[in-house]
Amino acid sequence: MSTALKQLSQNKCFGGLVTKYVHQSAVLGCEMKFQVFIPHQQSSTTKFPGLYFLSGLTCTEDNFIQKAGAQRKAAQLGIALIAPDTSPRGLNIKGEDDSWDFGTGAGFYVNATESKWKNYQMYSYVTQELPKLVNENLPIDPSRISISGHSMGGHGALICALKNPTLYKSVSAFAPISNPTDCPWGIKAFTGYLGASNKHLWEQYDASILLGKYDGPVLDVLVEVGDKDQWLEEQLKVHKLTDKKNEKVKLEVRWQEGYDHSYFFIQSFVEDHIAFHAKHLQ
Ligand SMILES: N[C@@H](CCC(=O)N[C@@H](CSC=O)C(=O)NCC(=O)O)C(=O)O
Repeated sequence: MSTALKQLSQNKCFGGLVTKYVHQSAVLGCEMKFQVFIPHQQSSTTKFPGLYFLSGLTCTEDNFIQKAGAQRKAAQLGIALIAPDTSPRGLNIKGEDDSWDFGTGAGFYVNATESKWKNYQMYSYVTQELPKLVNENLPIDPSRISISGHSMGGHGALICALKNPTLYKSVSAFAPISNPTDCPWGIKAFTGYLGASNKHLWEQYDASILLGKYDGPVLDVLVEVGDKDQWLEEQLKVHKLTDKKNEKVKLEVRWQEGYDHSYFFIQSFVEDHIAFHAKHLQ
């Protein structure tokens, strides 16, 4: 392992290892932490397929790895998990900690163009800088990568896959923000990071718009939503995905009766998502 990565903690889990790392991000201009689960390695040359998981508003690198319960199935199916943080931190930008849905913990997986937020380059971080670092230092096969996420991170996972047709083998999302150009969370974030008037750029980060235009190899997309999700109508607008028809996108939306937006919902279905990605990664 290069000196670029510093290990902060390590715990054995289902025969494998959960490790938290910190590194200096050139793209974001600050230190960033991420969590990785590596299943039990039979030999030092074994490389695992990797599933990136992008978390939602207010989350850090810890929420998914500590609360989703994904490691048991990942260990069983031999899949590595990589969970990044959700924004740059500690940059001392005026107002960065003023609200929970913008700034710290709310990077929205876009590359900001507004000068005040120029360090907020989470799209480049999760699609380029972090995978390069992971591939160079950890036993992960760069040719077998998939992506998933929750809420803001569900939006992130969908746009990363739809904008990079050959990078990921499959994509899934829990309760994704599906049409950020037309919901309060998305409008606030895109106005702040991309500028109020730059609607053409906003569209390049909107999953429902990208889904309609996607023209890469056939992409399998699994979306999980609870019908008691408190953010469903105002923020998520999942129907905007199903409204779009594109023969290149095989979209399955599973509606789950009685489930809300929480990690209890994610826990309940995360094993199905790991199995879905395993099918595409083997
Ligand atoms: N602080 C907010 C609630 C924030 C919240 O619900 N965050 C979700 C993601 S929402 C969309 O991106 C989350 O994953 N929280 C972390 C967790 O561990 O549950 C409020 O007060 O309403």
